[in-house]
Amino acid sequence: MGNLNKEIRDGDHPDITEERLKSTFDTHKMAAQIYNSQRAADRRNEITSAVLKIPELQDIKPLPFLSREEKVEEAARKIGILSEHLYDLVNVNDGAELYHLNNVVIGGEGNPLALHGVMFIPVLQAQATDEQKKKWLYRAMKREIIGTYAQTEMGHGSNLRKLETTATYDKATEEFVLNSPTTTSMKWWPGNLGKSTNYAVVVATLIINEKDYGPHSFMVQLRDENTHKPLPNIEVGDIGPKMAYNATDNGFLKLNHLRIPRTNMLMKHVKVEKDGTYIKPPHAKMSYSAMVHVRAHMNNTMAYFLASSLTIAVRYSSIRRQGHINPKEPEVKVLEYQTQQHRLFPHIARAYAFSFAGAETVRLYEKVKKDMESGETELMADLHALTSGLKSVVTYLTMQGIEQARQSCGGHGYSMASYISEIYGIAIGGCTYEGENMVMLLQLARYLMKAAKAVKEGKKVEGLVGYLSAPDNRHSLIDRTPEKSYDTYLKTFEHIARQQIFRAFDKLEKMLTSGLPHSEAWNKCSVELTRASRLHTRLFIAQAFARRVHDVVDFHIKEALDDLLHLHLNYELLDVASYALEDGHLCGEQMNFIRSELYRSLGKIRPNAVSYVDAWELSDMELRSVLGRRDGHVYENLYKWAQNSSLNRTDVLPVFEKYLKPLMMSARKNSKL
Ligand SMILES: CCCCCCCCCCCCCCCC(=O)SCCNC(=O)CCNC(=O)[C@H](O)C(C)(C)COP(=O)(O)OP(=O)(O)OC[C@H]1O[C@@H](n2cnc3c(N)ncnc32)[C@H](O)[C@@H]1OP(=O)(O)O
Ligand SMILES: Cc1cc2nc3c(=O)[nH]c(=O)nc-3n(C[C@H](O)[C@H](O)[C@H](O)COP(=O)(O)OP(=O)(O)OC[C@H]3O[C@@H](n4cnc5c(N)ncnc54)[C@H](O)[C@@H]3O)c2cc1C
Repeated sequence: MGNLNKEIRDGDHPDITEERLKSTFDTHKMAAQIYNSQRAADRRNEITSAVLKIPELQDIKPLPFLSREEKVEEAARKIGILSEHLYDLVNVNDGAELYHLNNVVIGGEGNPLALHGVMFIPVLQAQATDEQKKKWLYRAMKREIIGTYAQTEMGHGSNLRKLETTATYDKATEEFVLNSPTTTSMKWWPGNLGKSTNYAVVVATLIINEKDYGPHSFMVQLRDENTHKPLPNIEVGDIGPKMAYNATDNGFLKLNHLRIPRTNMLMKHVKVEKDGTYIKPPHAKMSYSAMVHVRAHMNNTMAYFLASSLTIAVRYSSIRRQGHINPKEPEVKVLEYQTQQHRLFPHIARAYAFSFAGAETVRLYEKVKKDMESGETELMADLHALTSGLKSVVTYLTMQGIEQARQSCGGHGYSMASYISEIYGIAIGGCTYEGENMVMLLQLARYLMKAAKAVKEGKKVEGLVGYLSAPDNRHSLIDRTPEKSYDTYLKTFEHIARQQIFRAFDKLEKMLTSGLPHSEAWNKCSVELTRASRLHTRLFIAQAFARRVHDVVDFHIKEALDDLLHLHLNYELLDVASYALEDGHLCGEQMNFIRSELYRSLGKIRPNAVSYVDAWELSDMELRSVLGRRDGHVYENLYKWAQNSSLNRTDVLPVFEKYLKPLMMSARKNSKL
């Protein structure tokens, strides 16, 4: 049968092996929960093993030692080699396999095809006519052309309806004239636009006969397919270094009265006829599909980033010994400290929770995508609400968790040898891209306010907001019933979300009744509204976690997930408990119970801590972290890693002769005077 933890190998650091031997569950079976099937978990490992056998796909040196130019070149080099091996390594129609391959070979800092796969192809799939697909999509899938999604401008990202780039229809020539009239109208940020891509789907404000029809998508060729030189009337370049994600050439684009054929507007759902007649899409926001696509997948990406940092932090905490709990005994692993456990374990639970919530979201997304093919749009609002809330809450909590992981590694966490700072930099981009978090919380709030209104009018609401119509207990039943089901917790989360949604609703209504215009009242209520959105979303995450645990059949896996869920519910509830204390739904005694359950949970999780992170099955190659090494041999490798520093190439740097020596000489001379 072998060890339950599948990461055990001879020669590993004994402290980490000791942890793995304590596992109560099979880590590979747990991976099947995380990646949604045993087959998917197997495939990840197969892909990793195959990649390890191809020497050209290994990092030339640790990525933190590369300059920006070297990072861009290294990612492109690997993309080139990957293209040769792609069909042997993965099923190219399986997004999860492609994503894993990317993480192992290239990592999260980006590559020339990042936006091509994440947005360019999806936008063509969703919005191009069959004829347009023949022209661009199939070439894009074969990588004959490389594209991106160019929407955000220097002056506008959140407010799409005010994009300044115009696409004015010229009936006489049956062309659109694309123009960036101001500095602020330049496209600014699109990934890979700077240097890599030769095509882009450009989002511009459609103007026909001087009438503004709002944002629409247009296919634009940016560069010559052979020379890669920008085409006439196009200025394009890189926007410079960023906090992280620097292997990606986020770019700018200025279009100077560029003419493109009418048929370059993506017209699957919306049309502009030759004579300029505009034919509306079945749903006004169908053209936003590429954004919804990314938002729907971001939960899993964030879960992955969070799990990566926690794998590093928990493994390191199991070999790092410092201080004593019992002064008579040797120094303890820092993982023994309750503060360290409290710092890390709730985030492990969140990583699992985000992955389970992510799986449900992707299922809904796939359904809506299929519906849209046939013009059916009924569930689009639900999906938009769900993805808007999740994208915001999950990215924000991921940011918190990664930073805790970094701090939990002490000084070495701050070194790029931990790689946590890079993961952090990449992950927090998610708080901004695909819709700034506050803006997206306010989108969900619109949906919640509509539901609240319906309930107030005596109507029954269903689905994601069904709990607003359901009966509520005045007092939480936590610690008040003999039965220990999670329902009492979930009901308390429901109560908290419901109260806040109606609190925001009542405040808004009061202001509207007092005569304030809707937009002003909305702004004055917006902090309350975002709170409602967060609580609603955190309820959904907890529910998704509970649903998954409920469905698991394997006893040991269920038990281990149950422990994590218990920790999650108690930790999350403490985090938002003030809302329930305010109206007496929870009392001080129940708070004590929740706190003691939380501490009990930490103790229960402790023996499996390393196994919970090992179950993500993140290889050393993809983690790129000295602290997170599978074998636990951190210290000797930290020393080896530092040898890569270019500052160590000589004992004496030229700066000594140039600046430091004169400085010290002159100081010595002065002190002799
Ligand atoms: C395998 C893949 C892995 C992927 C994972 C990897 C990630 C790792 C790489 C990442 C790489 C970085 C990639 C970044 C790429 C960018 O960042 S691309 C640029 C993204 N930009 C944004 O997200 C902009 C955010 N802004 C917006 O989306 C829109 O302006 C807003 C905020 C939704 C507002 O739109 P609007 O047209 O002004 O609409 P608004 O008047 O607010 O609302 C009207 C109605 O439309 C509804 N509505 C709005 N949007 C929608 C919608 N989409 N659907 C349905 N209804 C909608 C509203 O709910 C509202 O409904 P009612 O309340 O009236 O019933
Ligand atoms: C790493 C990265 C990659 C990106 N990749 C791409 C890409 O490939 N293609 C692309 O087109 N774009 C891309 N972007 C751009 C990104 O989508 C936008 O930056 C994002 O949508 C936020 O818009 P903004 O910059 O206009 O923020 P702003 O809207 O200017 O935000 C500034 C502040 O204003 C607040 N605010 C704005 N509007 C409101 C409102 N209505 N109510 C309340 N508060 C408000 C925000 O909450 C925020 O606090 C990328 C960005 C990053 C960081």
